[in-house]
Amino acid sequence: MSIQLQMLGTGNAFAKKYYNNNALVHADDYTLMIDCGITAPLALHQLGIELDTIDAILVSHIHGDHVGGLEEIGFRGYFVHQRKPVLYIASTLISPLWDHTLSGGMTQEGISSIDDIFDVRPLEPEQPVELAPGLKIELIQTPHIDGKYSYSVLINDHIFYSADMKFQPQLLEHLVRERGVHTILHDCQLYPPGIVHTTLEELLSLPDDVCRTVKLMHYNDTKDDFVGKTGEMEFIEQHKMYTFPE
Ligand SMILES: O=c1ccn([C@@H]2O[C@@H]3COP(=O)(O)O[C@H]3[C@H]2O)c(=O)[nH]1
Ligand SMILES: [Zn+2]
Ligand SMILES: [Zn+2]
Repeated sequence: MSIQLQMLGTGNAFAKKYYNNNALVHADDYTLMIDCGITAPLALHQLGIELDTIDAILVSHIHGDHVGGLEEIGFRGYFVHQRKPVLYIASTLISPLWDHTLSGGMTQEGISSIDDIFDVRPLEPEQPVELAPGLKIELIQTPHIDGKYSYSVLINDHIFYSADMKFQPQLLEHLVRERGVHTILHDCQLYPPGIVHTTLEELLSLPDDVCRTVKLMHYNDTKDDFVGKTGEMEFIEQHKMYTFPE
């Protein structure tokens, strides 16, 4: 079974030429949205994608470009569709997401918990879960902001979706050489230093067999200045549909 991937956006948190780096992953007739940033509802609208065609949302970490669209999606589910969106999320992120991000705007008569809005499905890292036939995901905790939880996603054992993370060359080598990963979708900060992200320079330093699996996402508005300067790595384009083999 192949996986189709369409990036709602490929921009970094401050990009204005690209929507937030959020993804739609299709397996057979199931669609998972990875992250739902501030611009995600608008990107879905621009692409003519209806909310009821999305079967679940997965949250990698709590930053606006990854969860800033959840209030709108949640309220539309509650007040318009009378349907709770399915939310896959690491158990460590559930309280911070509600207590520090969503409750301010969403708490009111009848709404006092994340469970009033979402059908929350807690996940644990390193524990694979089959969401639907042909779509298995496994959270891998990765470093992003010191003291805050953040997770990358392994899809069907073969596609690694970094979300936001600092450079972890040993992990990337292990995934390609030991776990059989053939595609790495990686955040890419075009300019050093990569304090909380991985830089293009760091990704170019990977061994060839690892580097050639990497596709670049979560990039600055100046991406076009770097086309042709990324070695064997390709930039993922937003809205384009990609098919990755099993
Ligand atoms: O310690 C910090 C925390 C945050 N930031 C910036 O805020 C952004 C939040 O979204 P992001 O994770 O996609 O990217 C982050 C960076 O651009 C930073 O530079 N250093
Ligand atoms: Zn981000
Ligand atoms: Zn982030």
